Amino acid sequence: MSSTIHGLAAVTPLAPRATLRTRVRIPLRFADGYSVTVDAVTFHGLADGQEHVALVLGDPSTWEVPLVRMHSECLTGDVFGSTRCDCGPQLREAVERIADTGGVLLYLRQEGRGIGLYNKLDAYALQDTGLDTYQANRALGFAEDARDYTAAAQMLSALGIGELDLLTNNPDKAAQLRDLGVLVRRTTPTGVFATDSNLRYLHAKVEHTQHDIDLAGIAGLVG
Ligand SMILES: Nc1nc2c(ncn2[C@@H]2O[C@H](COP(=O)(O)OP(=O)(O)OP(=O)(O)O)[C@@H](O)[C@H]2O)c(=O)[nH]1
Ligand SMILES: [Zn+2]
Repeated sequence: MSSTIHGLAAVTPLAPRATLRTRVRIPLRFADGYSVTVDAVTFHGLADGQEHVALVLGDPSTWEVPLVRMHSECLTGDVFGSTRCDCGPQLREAVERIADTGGVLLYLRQEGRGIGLYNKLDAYALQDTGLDTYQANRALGFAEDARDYTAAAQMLSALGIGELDLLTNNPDKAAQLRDLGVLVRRTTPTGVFATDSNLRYLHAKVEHTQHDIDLAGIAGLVG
């Protein structure tokens, strides 16, 4: 396999070097019928040893600046359709938006903002007693957000992507990528996917971590 799939000289972010392992074509069909074919890419040498995967959408030779989403794994939202969070609709939206413009979705195995599935479910139980999502993490002895994007920077570098537009509402993602030497030209927010079940969670993200989510006028919805 060539050293990049983007056709550009690999950039050198401030992270150890990773290399491409396998690239394989996968046709996707979502529950609402939307279909698209992606190239799934795996890597050697990711810093945290996790099996992160990149989904390349479109033809890299035609991109100017690719649209990139770093999507943190959420089994409950991405797979089971939980409405306690906004992850499932964000994932679905991201795939289509990136397919429209060309770019990459990094599916990062950072379940529960990096604390893992069981701990996330413990945190949900605490939230059911009144804590918010960040207080619950702290009550369990974890950081409010345990995610580190070094492996993501390594993946981008291995793909030959040194400059990108980032699809996120989370300012920490852009800040961490920039600190790792990746040129984030601009961030663009995801849609707002509010339900009765996730409204408190979304408000906590806006108030506590300055997520760019426009909740004005959303008082309560049927989830
Ligand atoms: N610990 C914990 N993790 C959660 C909770 N709800 C969702 N998550 C995890 O949070 C991650 C998604 O983070 P979000 O905060 O929704 O999104 P973000 O990455 O900060 O920002 P965006 O790019 O704007 O979506 C996934 O790994 C989810 O499993 C929760 O209540 N507690
Ligand atoms: Zn989720």
